[in-house]
Amino acid sequence: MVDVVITGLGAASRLGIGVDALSRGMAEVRYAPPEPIADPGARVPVPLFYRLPDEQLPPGPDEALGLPVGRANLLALDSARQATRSARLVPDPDTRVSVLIGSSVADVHVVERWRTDGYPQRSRWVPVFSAASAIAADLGADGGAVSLSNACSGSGYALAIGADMIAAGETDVVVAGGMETYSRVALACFNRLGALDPNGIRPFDRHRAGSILAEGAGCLVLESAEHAHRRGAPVLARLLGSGWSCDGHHATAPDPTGTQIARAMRAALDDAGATPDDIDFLVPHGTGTERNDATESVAMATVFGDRLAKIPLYSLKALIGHTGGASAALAVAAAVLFCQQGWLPPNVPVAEPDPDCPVLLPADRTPLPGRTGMVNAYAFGGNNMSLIVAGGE
Ligand SMILES: CC(C)(COP(=O)(O)OP(=O)(O)OC[C@H]1O[C@@H](n2cnc3c(N)ncnc32)[C@H](O)[C@@H]1OP(=O)(O)O)[C@@H](O)C(=O)NCCC(=O)NCCSC(=O)CC(=O)O
Repeated sequence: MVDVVITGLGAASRLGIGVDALSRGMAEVRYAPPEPIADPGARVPVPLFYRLPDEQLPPGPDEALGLPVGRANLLALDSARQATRSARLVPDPDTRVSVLIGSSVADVHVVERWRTDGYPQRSRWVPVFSAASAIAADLGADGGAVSLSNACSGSGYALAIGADMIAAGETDVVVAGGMETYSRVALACFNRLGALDPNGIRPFDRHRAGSILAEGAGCLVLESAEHAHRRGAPVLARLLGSGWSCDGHHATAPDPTGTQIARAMRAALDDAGATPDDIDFLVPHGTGTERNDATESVAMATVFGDRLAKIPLYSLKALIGHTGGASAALAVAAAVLFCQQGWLPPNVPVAEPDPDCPVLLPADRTPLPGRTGMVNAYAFGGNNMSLIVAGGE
C-alpha cells in the first residue's frame, strides 16, 4: 500500500494569485457579487463572470513550444510553478515527473477573439494539450504529460489518476491540477442551458437558480510518502483515496437518484480504507444549480445518513464561483488548508437554506474534530469524482 502525499500547492482564483490569497480570502469571506463581463461580443442575457483583475495576472510567456499561452495556460503554468516551488522540487534526471491537467475549454478564448479582434497574420493552433506540455517543458518533466477534458471534474480525475500512477510505481512525482478562464462559447452554452443565476451563485439556497462561471487554476504536487521523505519535502497532507463513476444518464443533467455519485463517494472511502464516520468535513461540488445541489444532497444523505446534518460543509464555489476544470483542484487545495489549520472558514451565508438539502453550512469559523475531508467534483457527461484528503504525517 503506497501512501500518496501532497507536497506542493498552487492556486489562482478571483481571490488572487497564490495559496495565501485563497486562504486569506476564505478566512475573511471576501464575498463580492460577480462582475458583468466587459465583452461586447458576448451578447448573452446573464453576462456575469468572476475574473482576476488584469494587473494581478502573473508574468509569463506569450507562447510556449511555439503555441500561444492564453490566460488559462498562464494561470496553470503559474500554479504549477507555485506548487513545485512549495514542494521544493528541483530538476533531477533520476526523478520521473508527470503532469496531468484538466480543463473544459482551456484557451479557446484566444480563437474566439479572432472573430471580433481580427485574425492574426499567421493562424495559431490553440490545443487543449498545450498547458500540460508547457508545464512539462517548464519543469523538465519527462514522465508524461496528460490533458483531461472531463469538463468540471477534470482536475479531480487528474489528481486521482496521478495518485494511481504513483501507487503503481509508474512515476515518482505528479504535478496535477486544472485551469479555466473566460470563454464566450462556455458562457453562451450556460446561458442557453439556463444554468446561470442572474443574482449570483447561491449553492444550497432555496432560491438558487444556477452557477456563476469563474476563472481559476490549481495545481498540486503528489508523490509517495517514502519519496517525499527521502528528498526532505514538506508533507502538507495525504491524498488517501479517490473514486469515480459515470451516470450514463444525460449530457447535462445529473441522474436525480444520485446513485452513481453516491457510488463514487463510497469508492473513494473504500480506496482510502475509511468509512463515512471518518469524514470530518465535506467540500461539495455545490454548483448552485437546482439539480446539482438537490442530487448531491440526496447522494450525501445516502452515504452519510443522519450524520450528514452534523458534518460541516465548506461551499467554495459560493465564494469564488465555478472554476470549471480547475474547481476540483482548488477544492482539494482548500481541503489541504483545512486539514493543516484544523478549522473550516465561515461559509458565505445562505440566505434561505433549502429544506431539500439537509446540509450544514456554518456561517462561522468551525473547529474540526479530526483532519479527514471529502471533496466532490461532478461534470457534464455525468462524470462524478470524490477524493479523500487527510492531515499529513
Ligand atoms: C442544464 C440544466 C439547467 C438544464 O435543465 P432543463 O430542465 O432546463 O433542461 P432542458 O433540457 O429544457 O434544457 C434547457 C435548454 O438548453 C437546451 N439544451 C439542452 N442541452 C443542449 C445541448 N446539448 N446543446 C444545445 N442546447 C441544449 C435545450 O434545448 C433548452 O433550450 P430551450 O430553453 O431554448 O428549449 C440542468 O440539467 C442542470 O442544472 N444541469 C447541471 C447540473 C449541475 O450543476 N451539475 C454539476 C455538474 S456539471 C458542471 O459542473 C459543469 C460542467 O461540467 O461544465
